[in-house]
Amino acid sequence: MDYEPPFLDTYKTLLQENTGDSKDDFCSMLETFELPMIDLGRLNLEHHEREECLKEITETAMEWGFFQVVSHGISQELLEKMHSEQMKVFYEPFVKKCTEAVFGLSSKTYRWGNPCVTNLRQLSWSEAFHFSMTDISRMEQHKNLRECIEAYATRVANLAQSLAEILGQKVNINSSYFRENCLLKSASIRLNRYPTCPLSPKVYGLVPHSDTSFLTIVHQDQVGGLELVKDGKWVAVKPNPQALVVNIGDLFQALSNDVYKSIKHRVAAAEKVERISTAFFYLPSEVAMIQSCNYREFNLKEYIQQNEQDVKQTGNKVGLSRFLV
Ligand SMILES: O=C(O)CCC(=O)C(=O)O
Ligand SMILES: [Fe+2]
Repeated sequence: MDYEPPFLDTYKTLLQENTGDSKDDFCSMLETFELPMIDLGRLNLEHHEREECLKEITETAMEWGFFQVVSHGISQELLEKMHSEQMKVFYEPFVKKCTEAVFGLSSKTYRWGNPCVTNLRQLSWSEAFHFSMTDISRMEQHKNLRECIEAYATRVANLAQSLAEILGQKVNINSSYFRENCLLKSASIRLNRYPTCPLSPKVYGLVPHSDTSFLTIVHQDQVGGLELVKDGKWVAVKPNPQALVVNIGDLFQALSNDVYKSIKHRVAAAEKVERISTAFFYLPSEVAMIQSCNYREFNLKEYIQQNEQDVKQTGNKVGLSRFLV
């Protein structure tokens, strides 16, 4: 298994120090929910059906910050192809994944575990490739992966735009805002792999976080592990590989003046079977302004810089509260 990152060796001391330390709200034994499911096929039906669907989208986004969709326009074949291309790249030898030469891109593209953790709660038992769509267009190797990501991202971006326009309309954001500011090249995509973890209830697959995006669209396999905060409590999401999971990100929370909320979520470490997911981040250009009453005007570039600085200084992303007026 030369593809597996050396989690046990690297985090040995941390793991030994924390043995038997089972935290109260840690990942095991949560209530499992089926996320509200929205059939987007109804958007193409006659007036009444369409109106009902629009209402469901906005109301569910307001109540949950998360929902799942079917009839989303991305074929099962493409979803499966994406999954298999993703496996191929994760099954490359670990040393190869770690070197820049894999994609000829920045060394930041590949992440595994966390570079600086002082306790188990900060550790993500997962590996990921994070590409901006601009990176993808410069990727010279891995032609199949590149073509697959481009086909997938193009379709998911269209879906994200339609959803953003629907959600935006409810909060008086003109649909031209998204069309002008969220071009495909501003988006990014993260391929996630959660290797099996012998200490699964004590370690996260992905630590709790909110997404920076306007919207995030995730495809997950059948394994499960995604968890989110609902009414102040962590709940587990029942996986549905036919559906795509949509969630509101920080930027939409700001743009909508907190009508839609960017909900904290995390992934439980995989206990017996590895898990794969693909996250598409619908983002504006770095300089597009986010204007609202509750937050001072800012753009993505400032937001990322502030978050990076906060993570360095405090260990955590402080997020939107930094920008409250
Ligand atoms: O793997 C998942 O289901 C979620 C991934 C996620 O939250 C992310 O990549 O930001
Ligand atoms: Fe996320």
